[in-house]
Amino acid sequence: MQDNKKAYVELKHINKTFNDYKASDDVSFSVEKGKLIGLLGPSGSGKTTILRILAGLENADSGEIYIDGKQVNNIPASKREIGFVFQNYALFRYKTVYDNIAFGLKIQKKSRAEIKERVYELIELVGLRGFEKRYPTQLSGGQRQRVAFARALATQPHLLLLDEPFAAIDAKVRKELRSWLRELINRVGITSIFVTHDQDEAIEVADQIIVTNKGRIEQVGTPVEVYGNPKTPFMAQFLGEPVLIKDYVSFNGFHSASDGKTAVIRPEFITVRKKNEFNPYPVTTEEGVVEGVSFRGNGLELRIRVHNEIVIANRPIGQELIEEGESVNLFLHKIYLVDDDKDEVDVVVNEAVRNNESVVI
Ligand SMILES: Nc1ncnc2c1ncn2[C@@H]1O[C@H](COP(=O)(O)OP(=O)(O)OP(=O)(O)O)[C@@H](O)[C@H]1O
Repeated sequence: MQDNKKAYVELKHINKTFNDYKASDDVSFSVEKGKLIGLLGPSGSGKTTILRILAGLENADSGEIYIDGKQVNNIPASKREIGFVFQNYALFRYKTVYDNIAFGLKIQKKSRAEIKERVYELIELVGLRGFEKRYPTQLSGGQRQRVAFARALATQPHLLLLDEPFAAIDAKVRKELRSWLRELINRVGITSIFVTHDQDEAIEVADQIIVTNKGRIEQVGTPVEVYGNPKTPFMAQFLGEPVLIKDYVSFNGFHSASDGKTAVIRPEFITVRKKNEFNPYPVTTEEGVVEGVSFRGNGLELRIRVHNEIVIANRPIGQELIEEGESVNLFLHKIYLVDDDKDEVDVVVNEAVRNNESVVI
C-alpha cells in the first residue's frame, strides 16, 4: 500500500486461472504489520482465492508471496504460521470450548500447564469465562465465532485470515461482533485480512480496504478514501447505494454535464426540502414528486421522480414529514459521471456550490 512503510504481507503479480477463468489477474498489494485489512468485492471477484493463496491452500500459477520479508510460495500451509476463521465456525462439534481452543497447542505438544494457561488467557480475551466446558451446540452463533477466534489465535500466528467471519450470524449480533473484532485486533496487534462482500462491514472495521473486481484489484485505500474518492467507474457504482441514470443529459446546476454517460447519484448527494422550506439555491434546484416513502428508523427514504428519472434520497427523522405524492425541491450537490469505455470518474459539483450562489437573507 504505502511504499514508504515496511510491508509485512506482500503479493506481487499473482495470477491464478481455474479452467478458463482468471480468478486472480495480476494481483499485487502489500499490508503493514498490525493492520486490519478488508478484502471487499462482489461474489466471484476473487477474494477467497487471494486468501487461499496467501494461506497456502491454493498455489498461484505465477507471482510471489512474502510474509515478514520471507518468500513463502514453497512453504506448506501448516508451516506458514497463519490462523484462520471461517464463516461456518468449523469448530469440532464433539470437543468442548476448552478442547477446541487447546487443539493447536496439543498438536504442538505443549505441556499441560502451558496449554491451560494459554487457553484460559484466550477464554478471558474473548469474554467466554464460564463457558469452557460447553460444546459448540450449546453456544450462540456469536459465541461460537468467539471460540473460533480464540482457537485461531492460540498458537500465536503471525497473520490472521478471516473468510466472511460474520456471514452466518444475524444482523444485530454481527454489528456487535464487528466492534468486538476491531477491539480484539487492536489489543492483540496481529496483522489480519478479512474477506467480506458487505461494504458496511469493511468500512466500519478495516484500516485499509482492498476492492476486488473480476480477479483484479480495483482500488486500495482507507475506508474514507475508497468511499469518498472512487477512482474507477466500477468503484463509483459499487459503493454506497447509488441510483444510476444511463445516458444522463443534465439536471439544473449541471449544464456542463455531457450526455451519453452514466450519472451515479448517491442518496447523500441530495437534499430534499418541502416547498414551504427555505431554499438557498432556487436557480439550481429541481422539482420532483415523491413516489414512495419508506421509514428507515433514523430517517425516511424517499423515491422521487425528477424529469423522467427516479432518484433515492434520505431525510432525517425529526424534520417535518414528507408524504407520497408531494412536490418537493430537490438539490443535487454533486454527481459522479462515468463512461465505462474510459477508465475514469468525473466528479461534477452543482454550479451553485461551485459559485457559492446561495441566496442571502
Ligand atoms: N477450485 C476452484 N475450481 C474452479 N473454479 C474456482 C475454484 N475456486 C474458485 N473458482 C472460481 O474463481 C472465481 C473467484 O472465486 P472466489 O471464491 O475467489 O470469489 P469470491 O470473491 O471469494 O466470491 P464469494 O464472495 O462468492 O465467495 C469464481 O468464478 C469461482 O467460481
